[in-house]
Amino acid sequence: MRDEQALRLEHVSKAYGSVQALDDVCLTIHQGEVYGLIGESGCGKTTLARCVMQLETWDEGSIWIDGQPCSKKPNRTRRRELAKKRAIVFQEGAASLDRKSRVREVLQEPFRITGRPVDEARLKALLARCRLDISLMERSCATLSGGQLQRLAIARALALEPDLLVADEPIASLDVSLQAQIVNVFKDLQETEGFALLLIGHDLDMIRFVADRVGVMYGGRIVEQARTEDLFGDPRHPHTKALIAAALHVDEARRDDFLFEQPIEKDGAYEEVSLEHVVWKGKRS
Ligand SMILES: Nc1ncnc2c1ncn2[C@@H]1O[C@H](COP(=O)(O)OP(=O)(O)OP(=O)(O)O)[C@@H](O)[C@H]1O
Repeated sequence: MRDEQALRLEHVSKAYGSVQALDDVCLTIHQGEVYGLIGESGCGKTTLARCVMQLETWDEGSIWIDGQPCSKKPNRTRRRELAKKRAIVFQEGAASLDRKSRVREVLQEPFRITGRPVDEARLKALLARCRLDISLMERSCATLSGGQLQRLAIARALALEPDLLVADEPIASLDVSLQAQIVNVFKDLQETEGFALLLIGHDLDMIRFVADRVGVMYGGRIVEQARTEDLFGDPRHPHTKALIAAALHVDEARRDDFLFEQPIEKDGAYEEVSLEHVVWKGKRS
């Protein structure tokens, strides 16, 4: 039976030398829920995604996928089992595809890795759902555009009908014209397939459009989380306000509306944070 929690992190910490990339992170994503994770560059979002995918070990705390505990060092059998339950799409999804492969081979790969028989009907349906023409099935990846490759990366991730999809900045590397297309593909697929989605992004418009709940990371911690409409409508934490302010491109006169009603607490001390500290990679001029 499926656990009602697709993903649970309890007090997860991870350091790279003196850098505390994750600091006591607690997070639950329910089945079928879209959880948006936002935060400035370097706050730990990708590290969190990599720990959830067990591409990285963590120092302390526990992670559960679909109610089952994840070991920090899973054996091969366990990796295979978990590969059926969760999948990831990276920012450079296109870069993770072998350009010499045919589209069919890319889509079959997850079946090969997990030892499942290939579901041809699923492959065709996925291509269509990702708005890729069925005629592309026999084409070499080298002949596809960036947007088509990113949609193929999404199709590959969903080939095994995972319960949990982690998408780490899935639109950041694309032209603005393609970003909306890909976001719509995500939203359609999530609504019809019902997988839980951990969606990491700098683009607050995308997160606001797709996510049910949003978490804000700062310095390796989740400093605020709330339902999407509440977080954007009534942000509480100064850092959330700073992020939203940066996204709104507020002018000097309006910055006071958003920032520094209270200083941010970190390591027991209070720290001033200004808009200049917010690195906004997804900014569109
Ligand atoms: N392999 C690594 N070795 C050393 N430090 C690392 C490593 N990976 C990440 N870090 C550091 O850990 C912190 C968190 O990095 P992470 O990539 O998780 O942030 P992020 O929020 O995903 O950033 P971005 O939005 O720029 O992708 C950063 O200070 C980063 O420099």
